[in-house]
Amino acid sequence: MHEQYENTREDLTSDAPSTGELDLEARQALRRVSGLALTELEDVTDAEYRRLRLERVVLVGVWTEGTIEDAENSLDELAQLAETAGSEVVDGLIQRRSKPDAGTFIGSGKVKELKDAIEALGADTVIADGELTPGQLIALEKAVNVKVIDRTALILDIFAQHAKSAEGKAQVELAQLQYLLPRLRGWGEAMSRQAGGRAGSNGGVGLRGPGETKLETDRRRIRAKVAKLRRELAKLTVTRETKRDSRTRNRVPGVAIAGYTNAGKSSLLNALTGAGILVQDALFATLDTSTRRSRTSEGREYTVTDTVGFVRHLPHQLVEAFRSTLEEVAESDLIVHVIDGSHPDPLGQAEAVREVLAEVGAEEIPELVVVNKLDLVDPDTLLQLRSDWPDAVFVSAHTGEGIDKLRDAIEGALPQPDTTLTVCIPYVRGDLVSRLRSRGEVLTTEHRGDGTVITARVDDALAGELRAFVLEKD
Ligand SMILES: Nc1nc2c(ncn2[C@@H]2O[C@H](COP(=O)(O)OP(=O)(O)OP(=O)(O)O)[C@@H](O)[C@H]2O)c(=O)[nH]1
Ligand SMILES: [Mg+2]
Repeated sequence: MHEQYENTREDLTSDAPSTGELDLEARQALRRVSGLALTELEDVTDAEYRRLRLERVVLVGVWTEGTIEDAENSLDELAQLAETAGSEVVDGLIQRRSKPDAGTFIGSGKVKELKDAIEALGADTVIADGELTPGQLIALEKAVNVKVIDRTALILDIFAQHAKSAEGKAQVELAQLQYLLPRLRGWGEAMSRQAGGRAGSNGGVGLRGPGETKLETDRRRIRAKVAKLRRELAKLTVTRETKRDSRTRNRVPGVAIAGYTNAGKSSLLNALTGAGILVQDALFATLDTSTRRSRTSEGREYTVTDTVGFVRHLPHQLVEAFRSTLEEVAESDLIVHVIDGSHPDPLGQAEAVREVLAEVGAEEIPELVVVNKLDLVDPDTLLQLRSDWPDAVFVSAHTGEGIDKLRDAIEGALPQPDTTLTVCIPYVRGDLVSRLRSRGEVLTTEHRGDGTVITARVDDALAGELRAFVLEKD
């Protein structure tokens, strides 16, 4: 397992072959087959059943605050999420209410409208824009007589389809099981009605309560599985921390690319470093972080890490499960916050990103705002964006516009080596000379009889390593 983790998570060679295309093909072939790995929970067929049939869906949202545009943006995003999960969206309804209905999420009039739409369009699933209580899910399901899932379940489903590394898969599975646990009963009931009594089928005839025994068994198995996943993840976290420690020891500054999903984070990493990361017009194309090395114009090394995208109402189970991945962001020296300039609500997206950053303890890290997709932005919008983010760098990962400026801005924002010293390094220590070149900023070099005399700017750690060879220090 560790080997797989090593290969997929951290490919630090910048000239690694591009696996993007393969990824895409493999992913599409697996579409709607991969996902919730319940191999050890074969009896939880309800969850499997539910997951595999999300074909023709009707979306439904409750508009409680903000403008109608906000409500529409949210439903548009839900439609994109549904399509990313492989569904066909056939209709979308929004209801204006002061708060969601406690019983069925939407009010009874809207339920009727929804039912009519489902029948007229031959839909088989409703996706509600929010996180519904288990009770609301069951009640709405009963009222409209097709499966009802919520935004949280949908996002979990996408993550399950996209997870590739051992760690990513374990993280998603943990989040899914935690979501599933309080909802088991409801699903069992709904499925027994829809699937002709599957859920209760292993209860003894007339003796045990319908599905009750099975429900208890399922719960126990899920809890055991959750505990097992936690242990596995803890091990993987140790592996990651060991790696991170070795990177910290080498004091290579780290840049994390963060931002809303589909903002163009992977495209930017590719544009900056020539990496072949998968880029897709889909939400959550990237779930595994990948790190590439780069160099400043002075030859100093730094790493750039692409990260999982954020979304409004990112399920808290996922934030929790992905905490160790997200903590990589919190340990970086600089966050490049990518914003999609062509999106109707970039400010709202940026706010959602900052919320997640704060949740993982990354709010203190210096942030460089980058507005991407400049090629799609009209002049009026550009003016607005420039006034919203006066300090941002404006780029297009597609045309390459602004990428050089971005590289300069990143270099400028990296922690600077602040000690200037002159050392004489004996010729047998070629290793120290190359270290100086990659981690410090070499100002002058001179060859003498007893070694190479170098004047350079270095950080404290490197200054410490060179202590024995110092001729002069300011
Ligand atoms: N027109 C235009 N499209 C862009 C630009 N940058 C990225 N895109 C497109 O935006 C979509 C998302 O790009 P990605 O790089 O996959 O975005 P991401 O932020 O990594 O997305 P996730 O990993 O899914 O969160 C793709 O269809 C890209 O081709 C740009 O500068 N201009
Ligand atoms: Mg990506």
